[in-house]
Amino acid sequence: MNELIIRQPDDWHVHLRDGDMLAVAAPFTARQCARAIVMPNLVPPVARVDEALAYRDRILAAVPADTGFEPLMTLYLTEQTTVDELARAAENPFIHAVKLYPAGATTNSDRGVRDPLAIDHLLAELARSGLPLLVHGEVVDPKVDIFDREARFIERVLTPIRERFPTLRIVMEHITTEDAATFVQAQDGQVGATITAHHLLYNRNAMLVGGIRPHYYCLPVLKRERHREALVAAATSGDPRFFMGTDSAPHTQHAKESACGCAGAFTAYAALELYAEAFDQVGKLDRLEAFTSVHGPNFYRLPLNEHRIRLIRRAQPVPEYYDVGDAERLIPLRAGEVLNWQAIRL
Ligand SMILES: NC(=O)N[C@@H](CC(=O)O)C(=O)O
Ligand SMILES: [Zn+2]
Ligand SMILES: [Zn+2]
Repeated sequence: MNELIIRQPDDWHVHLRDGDMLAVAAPFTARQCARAIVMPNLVPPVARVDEALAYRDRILAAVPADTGFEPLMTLYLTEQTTVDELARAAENPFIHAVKLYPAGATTNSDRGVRDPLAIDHLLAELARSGLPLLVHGEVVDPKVDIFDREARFIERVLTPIRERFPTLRIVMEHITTEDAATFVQAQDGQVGATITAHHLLYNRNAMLVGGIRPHYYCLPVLKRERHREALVAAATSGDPRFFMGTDSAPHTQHAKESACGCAGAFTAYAALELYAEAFDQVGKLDRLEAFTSVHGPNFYRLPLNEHRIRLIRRAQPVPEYYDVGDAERLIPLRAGEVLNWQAIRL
């Protein structure tokens, strides 16, 4: 297959940032995606409804108006979050989910929750309202190896939360292991999961063989090949619990190429091209549209998009960088290499 036309996708997990970076990153997402679940891990975090609405306005001002792009806002759960605020969020048409970051688990998570098993009053409110809980699913216990943090989170945190709140709707974000794929497959329709393009395309060798490659460093960290294969099998299976979420997470070149580099890969410039490549590698392009454009809206109870995108098998070079403001650069994943597909909005 050298060409296909699919419904326009949505990105169910993206970091658009703020300020100069927002101006660079948001138009890429808006060009390909009709909607996106926008992560709230700004500094300070987007923790209240009024903050989310103000951020939404900044996003709309940063994207070309003719894209019709719709940012779907989320709130960052902190230890100060109140039940009342979550009830207000559930009633607000612009807020679509609440994000749980275990404190210290990832970029800008220090205002997150230290003990996710100690916020039952908040989870009970989400279960009541039906507002989905999105989770960064890694434990932060220093004794747990970084490659095992997702698997331990499922046992120690997610399983007890599921038992306590069986009607709570949960999205396990950016899953990276066979353990997570198997867990999600065993749940009912209350649980979904996003999978990034980079976790479908790469294992940890891409980050560590022949030199340390900081642009492949993200959290949860890339795993061994067995896990990548399990993610590809889940994404291409047609199972409605799995959907597209790029976790495109732009940082400046300085922040990435450093003695202590930030976690996050910038993929939004070619999200669909990268997913198409991953599905094509296993001969499953016929399953791409369901994953990118159908399962997510169904989980979030939103209508399917009506615009279409044409994907053509055509080599295109990836820029070395994008300018951010006057003095900084953003290095895309695969900078200076080639994409095998091209996406054109119809
Ligand atoms: N995925 C990442 O490696 N980084 C994300 C945070 C996150 O999604 O965990 C970021 O905000 O940079
Ligand atoms: Zn995360
Ligand atoms: Zn993320």
